[in-house]
Amino acid sequence: MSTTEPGATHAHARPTGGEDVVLSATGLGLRIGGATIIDDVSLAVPRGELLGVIGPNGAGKTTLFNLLSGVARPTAGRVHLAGRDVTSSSVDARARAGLGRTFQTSNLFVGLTVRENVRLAAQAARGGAVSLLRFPRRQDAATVDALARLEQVGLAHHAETLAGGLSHGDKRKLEIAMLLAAGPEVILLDEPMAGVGSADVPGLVEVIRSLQREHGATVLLVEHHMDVVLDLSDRLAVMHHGSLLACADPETVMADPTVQSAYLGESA
Ligand SMILES: Nc1ncnc2c1ncn2[C@@H]1O[C@H](COP(=O)(O)OP(=O)(O)OP(=O)(O)O)[C@@H](O)[C@H]1O
Repeated sequence: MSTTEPGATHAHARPTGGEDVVLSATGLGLRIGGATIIDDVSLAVPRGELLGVIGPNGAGKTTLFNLLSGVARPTAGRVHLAGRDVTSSSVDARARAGLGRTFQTSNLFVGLTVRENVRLAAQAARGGAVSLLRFPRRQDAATVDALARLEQVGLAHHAETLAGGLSHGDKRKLEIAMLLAAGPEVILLDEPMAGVGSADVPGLVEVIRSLQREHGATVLLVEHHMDVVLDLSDRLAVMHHGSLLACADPETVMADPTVQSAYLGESA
């Protein structure tokens, strides 16, 4: 879905009328010790969209994810998720409301198998006790769920491999499988390609695409690999010095001289 909006290349980007917005930021701001980290960002993400979030180092992309996911609280503005104001909600409450997030750094139990990692995530998502079973029953609900998630990301053949032994690309797929165990509607991916070898990139791109195309998830993707972002994104949001500089379809954004000088000029 491409939502070209005439004149929408500058901040306060909204989708065209009538779309079902699942996640929005309104006038979002973060000031820390007199410094403005995020400045008046307004963004509306329609259900099912894959939105690429780009910008030079230090532009505020991860901080924006922190504000959307509840890791940090804004000093101005509101966040709405599926029609609810979640500005004051915890990370866990937002996760229960359907928001999932990966981080730039890996969060895996490297000494456990791939299956055990996802099984623990599935147990945690069910809100019950989290326990490790050496030989869980095959029909155990969390195990069934874990194996389904591994199928979904193409890692079923590695179910009994120790997570620490996976390639970077497969570790990222495992993190996505763990995220999926909670059944999120909206998924924030923070630099999923970081550290991933070039041979693993196409497989990971397909997993990310399938989150949107096959599973109907809404995906926000922070990524420095421009070819990956351009390949995957319906729209691009460009952050610069904590502000939203542009938000439109990739072609419009890439042709925007302001973006070219602010973003591409700095990152070249
Ligand atoms: N808690 C904080 N206290 C002070 N400054 C902060 C804090 N969090 C972020 N910043 C600053 O805010 C700016 C934005 O950082 P952020 O990590 O969000 O950028 P980014 O676009 O994700 O960068 P990168 O692409 O390098 O990951 C940076 O200058 C960073 O140093």
